[in-house]
Amino acid sequence: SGKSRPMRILQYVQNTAVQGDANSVISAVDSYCANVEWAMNVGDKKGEILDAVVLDVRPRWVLELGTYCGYSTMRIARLLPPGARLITLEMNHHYAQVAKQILGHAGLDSQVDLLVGASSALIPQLKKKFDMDKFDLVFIDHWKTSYLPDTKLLEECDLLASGTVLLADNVTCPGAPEYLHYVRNSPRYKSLYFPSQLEYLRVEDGMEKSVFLG
Ligand SMILES: O=C(NC/C=C/[C@H]1O[C@@H](n2cnc3c(NCCO)ncnc32)[C@H](O)[C@@H]1O)c1cc(-c2ccc(F)cc2)cc(O)c1O
Ligand SMILES: [Mg+2]
Repeated sequence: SGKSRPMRILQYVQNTAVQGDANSVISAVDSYCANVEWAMNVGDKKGEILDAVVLDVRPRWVLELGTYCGYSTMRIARLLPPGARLITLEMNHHYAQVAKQILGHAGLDSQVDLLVGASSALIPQLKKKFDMDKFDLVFIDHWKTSYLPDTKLLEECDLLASGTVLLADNVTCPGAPEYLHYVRNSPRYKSLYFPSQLEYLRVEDGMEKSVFLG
């Protein structure tokens, strides 16, 4: 039942996770996707790397590119210090609607602003819309061919400060070769690879952490 995979994930969360308990919602998504049907969430293994980066950065302003079902949105939001904000961009209305309901079930919607639209159109509006200046952390997990153009757009919009951390999912599988070449060769980034595994599978993947040097 459930017309789409995100809808089936939402139904499973609503039927099994504890309302208001973000960790139980995260575990429910992971058990559904590990045992019933695979989905492109960052997952529990790479999710631990994401958690560690969020705790290390203690960000006031976070941007996520590609919400999908809101799994990584929850992982980030549950670890934010009070007063911090997570802005997540999702171009697919149906996915955004599902993510809103999953975030609501987890009780995390107060820390999160989910915007529906393409990152290329929304990124230039963020400073004015949120009266903010720079992001402290950007989690990149949308179309892999969009990683590089959107990183350049963030630079052009003056949304990166010296010390801003970019964390990119899937730099090995499916891969983001142009992005990797850019952050690993540009003098404006200090980049480091975190090896891991593709969500719910025994396949190599990893995340790239790149610090903008200004
Ligand atoms: O393709 C993957 N992710 C894409 C995410 C897309 C989500 O982000 C949204 N989105 C895309 N571009 C934009 C955009 N801007 C861009 C256009 O302006 N602006 C806003 N939202 C955007 C989509 O609507 C989706 O919600 C992936 C694949 C595998 C995979 C690995 C192995 C396999 F065999 C198969 C698959 C594993 C992973 O972890 C993966 O993340
Ligand atoms: Mg991914």
